[in-house]
Amino acid sequence: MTTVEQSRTRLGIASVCLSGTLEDKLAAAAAARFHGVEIFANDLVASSWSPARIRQECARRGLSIDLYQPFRDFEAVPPAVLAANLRRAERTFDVVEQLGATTMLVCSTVAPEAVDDDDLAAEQLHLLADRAARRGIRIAYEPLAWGRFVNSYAHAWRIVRRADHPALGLCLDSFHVCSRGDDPAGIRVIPGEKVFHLQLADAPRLTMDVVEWSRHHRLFPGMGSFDLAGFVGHVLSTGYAGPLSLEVFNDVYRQADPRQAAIDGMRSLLALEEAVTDQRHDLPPAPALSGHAFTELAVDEISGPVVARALGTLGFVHNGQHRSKPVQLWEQGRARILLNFAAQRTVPPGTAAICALAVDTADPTGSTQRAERLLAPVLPRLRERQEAELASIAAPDGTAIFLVGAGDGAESWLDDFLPTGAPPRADRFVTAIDHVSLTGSVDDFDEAALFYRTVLGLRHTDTAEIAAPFGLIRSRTAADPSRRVRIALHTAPLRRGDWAPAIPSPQHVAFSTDDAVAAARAMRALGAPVLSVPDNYYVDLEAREALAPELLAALREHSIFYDRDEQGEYLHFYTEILGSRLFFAVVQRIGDYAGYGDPASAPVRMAAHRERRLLTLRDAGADETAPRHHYSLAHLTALSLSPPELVEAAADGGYRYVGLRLTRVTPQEPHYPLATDPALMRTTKTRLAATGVEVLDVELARISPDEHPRDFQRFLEAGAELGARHVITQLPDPDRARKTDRFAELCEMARPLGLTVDLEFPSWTETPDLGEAVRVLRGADQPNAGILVDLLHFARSGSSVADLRLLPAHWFHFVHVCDAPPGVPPTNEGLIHTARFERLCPGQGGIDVRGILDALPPGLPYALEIPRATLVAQVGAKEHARMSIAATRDYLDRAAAPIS
Ligand SMILES: O=C(O)c1ccc(O)c(O)c1
Ligand SMILES: [Mg+2]
Repeated sequence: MTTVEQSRTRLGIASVCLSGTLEDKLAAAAAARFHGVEIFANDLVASSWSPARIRQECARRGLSIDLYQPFRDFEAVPPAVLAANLRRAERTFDVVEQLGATTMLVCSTVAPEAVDDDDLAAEQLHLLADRAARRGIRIAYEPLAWGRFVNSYAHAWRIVRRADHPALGLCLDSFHVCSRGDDPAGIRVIPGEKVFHLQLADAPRLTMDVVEWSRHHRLFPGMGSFDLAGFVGHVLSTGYAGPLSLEVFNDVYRQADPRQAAIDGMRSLLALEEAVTDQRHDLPPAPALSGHAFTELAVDEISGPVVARALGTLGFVHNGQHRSKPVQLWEQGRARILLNFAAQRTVPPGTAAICALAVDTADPTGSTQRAERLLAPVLPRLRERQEAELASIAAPDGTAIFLVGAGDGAESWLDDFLPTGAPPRADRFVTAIDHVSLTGSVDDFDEAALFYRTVLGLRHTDTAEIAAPFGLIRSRTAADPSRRVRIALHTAPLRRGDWAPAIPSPQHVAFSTDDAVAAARAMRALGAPVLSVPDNYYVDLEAREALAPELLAALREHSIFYDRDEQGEYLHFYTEILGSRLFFAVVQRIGDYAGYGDPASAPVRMAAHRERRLLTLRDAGADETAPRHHYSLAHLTALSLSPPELVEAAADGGYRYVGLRLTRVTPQEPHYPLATDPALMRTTKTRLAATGVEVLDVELARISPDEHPRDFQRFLEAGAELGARHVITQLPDPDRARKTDRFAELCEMARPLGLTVDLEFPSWTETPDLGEAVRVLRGADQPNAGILVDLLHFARSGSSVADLRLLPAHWFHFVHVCDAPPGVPPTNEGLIHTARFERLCPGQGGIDVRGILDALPPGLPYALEIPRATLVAQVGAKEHARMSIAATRDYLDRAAAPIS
């Protein structure tokens, strides 16, 4: 075994490929079973280990040090500079010697003092090699693609040949050769023993400065556009027997977990070696795949029924129930979906997510062994006696990949499902799973593609970029050679905060059909939640494609997207989002169309999904009878929550709106200065956008004799920026003329911002009841003036329900709803204490809640303002917000008839 191992190609990795300190990098390289490393000078300089210690640490981990690099700007310089460069070289040799390394890399010069003189370069490199040889060190001369005079391997080879020193050879780096478009076949004339080192990096084809390209965008072999297999084939043909060493400068890997990056590097090298040589390091070949056996979704009690209903409308039948687990099998043609109500990976409440992909393989054992050799975690088998044994491995994002035998006894896993006896459908619209589409973080993007390419033997496309409504999306697809297993991967590479993508990390399963139009028609008849596509799309499509009028009409009628290329045509439509991130697609491939739709149509789909999703969120909590009233969570109900938290609590509780307190009303309370804190404003808006909750009102413009409306300008603007519709004001001022003028002025300021100003009348203030509020409104005579009835203040002030009925309906925009213990506290302190800390939910106290609400215009939003200090101390503010809406709905909606 050892002798075989020794005769094999050595696999190495440069420390620059990996994130962390040298300690982290060496541990990661060893864990990924590399044989050797290149030590980058910067990593050594920053390390607390001496070179001798580094040597020990490498040896301890079984790593050889194959190269120390880079030594820069040495050759073709005037004599004075040469002396300094030789001094520098001797000090570097000291380090190389202590490291126990035998090869040092010298990059072709970029120095301004260097001259264009090959003879001089050769002479000085000879001198350097001579000094190196005395220390047992070899010099590997590397032509950088941006070298000042020497930038091609052919030129570097001419100089090395001219220098003619046994300790001087070449370092060939695939990036420098391929980025220039040089023909690597010329490498074949170089004797193998003069190639001292081989560095491998791939890269996407980019039009940019080559230094930037090299230092930020290199990729592991197979992940970019270069023909690395061809390149390595040429190098090996020279007789080169040194290591294949990865040198990948990449911004994502520079910040990613080095353990995972090293595994990626190893996977890519093994796959490269497989492509080039018959030495495979025990890597079994990738068995043929013949299709998606099933896709498994993790669901819960909320999302499961939603997904099940949607599958039914797409023509699927719930054919089987697992013997021992809460897993449903849904089938149509060869398309199979498992709904797992107790998946290993649980999902956030109410969401559904793809937790496993199963592929049919010609050799499950071979597939598993290959996965193991490629360092993919093999998952423990979870099965009961007599259940089928399915091998599975974990993809980088944790998705389980089941490897299902497609040969004899295939589909024995189906025996684990007991028939439900559901009647089969006479008609069938979909035939199989066409592809599965996943979204991940940018750190996982290359890793995931590499995983599917190497472990499953899929081939992937180049990366495509699309300008989506919420930022750049990068996509790559992978398919087996027969194109029966297809996986699409997406990422939002620049996403930092979470501005607005209401659908984080969307996923979908696409089903194939032979007739998209007929399928859409039949599915809609079954009630399928097909995503509507805006008409603008079809106008644009017609302009671009000049489609037959009947086809265009059918596409438009059924919200079907269309694409065509030289190979064929593609028709595809989508469901709405089912449980926060998942949807289904139905696709028809005509001819040999191999793509996934016009990339320009993806933003259209995303915008439509977002619009639908926000509508769904806003109707959250609505049952079949439709909400009789929309609810708002007033800040005072949960004043310990910051605005973003309040929005979250409102979304979770099923409120449509929040009311935000922007000013400090009492000295003790927490203050959330939205008007003056841009960061708080931004995160609040982000949560609003992501949840679909809207701001109903902002408070509080309290204008006492020594306060003036102009002090509230920024407050009003902040309210408008948050999308609020109303501003709450109170007027604790005994001078009626003055407060009326000031109220009018506030209305005038608010009007251009689209805000109404709603006067609230706490019974302990100088505007203490409905009658006084009415006098102010009449006096001010403003079109955007309103009265805010707070049930507590209304009841405590002894205002009259009969009077309320007589007032103009357009004065009322929303209501503060609560209840309170019976009896009016005798003092102002008592009144204020109840108002701020101890209210009750409707029906729990002594206020005629229904009577007052019935006197108001129909359909007003109910803003729950139910501060309860002691209860919040026990259950927390979020839970109190949830309990409040549940109790109020229960009390108010029970008896009342739905509003039409
Ligand atoms: O970007 C550079 O400077 C650099 C340094 C060393 C290398 O081996 C290389 O390929 C590039
Ligand atoms: Mg290099």
